[in-house]
Amino acid sequence: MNSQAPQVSEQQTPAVGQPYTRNQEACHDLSIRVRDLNLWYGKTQALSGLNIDLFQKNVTALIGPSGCGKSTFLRCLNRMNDLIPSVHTEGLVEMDGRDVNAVKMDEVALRRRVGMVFQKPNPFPKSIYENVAYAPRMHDLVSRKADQDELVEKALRDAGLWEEAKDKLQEPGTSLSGGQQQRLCIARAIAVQPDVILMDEPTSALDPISTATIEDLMDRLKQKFTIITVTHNMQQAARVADYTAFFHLGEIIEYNDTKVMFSTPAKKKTEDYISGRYG
Ligand SMILES: Nc1ncnc2c1ncn2[C@@H]1O[C@H](COP(=O)(O)OP(=O)(O)OP(=O)(O)O)[C@@H](O)[C@H]1O
Repeated sequence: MNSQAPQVSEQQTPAVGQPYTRNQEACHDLSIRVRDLNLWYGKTQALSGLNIDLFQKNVTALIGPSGCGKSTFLRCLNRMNDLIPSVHTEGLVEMDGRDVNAVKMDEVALRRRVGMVFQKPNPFPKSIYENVAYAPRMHDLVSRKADQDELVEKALRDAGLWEEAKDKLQEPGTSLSGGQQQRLCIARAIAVQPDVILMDEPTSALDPISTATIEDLMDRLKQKFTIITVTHNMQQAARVADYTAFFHLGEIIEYNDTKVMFSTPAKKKTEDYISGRYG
């Protein structure tokens, strides 16, 4: 195996930069390429030598025990770690062939292309309408009111919230239920037409029904967006993710087609984790 290739089982390992062929049917295009990524908080190393190719219009789940670096890695993909003064990173994160950490990379433009949804729904203290319309207006994607209305409706429809919200668009986002607020946050993320949506444990604060709704939504959204999600829930990873990466102590131990990883994990550590022996 090439030392820079993602650590996947031999039969699934593509040449570096080459898309996987999944079930001999679909070839997936590369969205994000990570090579030799290391990250320190002060003197403490939190990510070590990460190599991974993330594919367009798929769901990739990041799994692993608490503190293994999943959220830290997610934040490397839209430079959210830049906001933490003690952070130092080395290595390459490339999106559509462009170095995300290049000096000339516009961070605002990057975060428009790479949206983020957090564990706890965090709507702005504004109306449902404004939660969705604000960022597209800021990014000059729309100016006319009619275009804004159209965009808000489309984003809410795509997030599966339109029917529940259409008659109360001027009410505060915070008046919605937790699950609805999370779908509002997804609508807000997709309203700026990103390529990638990062989700950091998006359902861990939600009840089972809201969780199932978000999982169905992820399945639909991947037709348009690349989704990378952190989850502690093995069943959720098995249900929603096309690919899964198993993290342990800041390293990627295994990365593979989810079905393959869950049925025949290549590494003992992965097997122990997914069978609940630790974590
Ligand atoms: N802002 C920070 N400053 C210092 N250390 C941090 C910071 N954020 C995370 N860490 C440390 O980096 C390591 C990885 O943390 P991270 O939150 O990325 O793990 P995780 O796998 O997402 O954990 P969890 O599943 O519990 O959310 C941990 O040791 C954590 O204590």
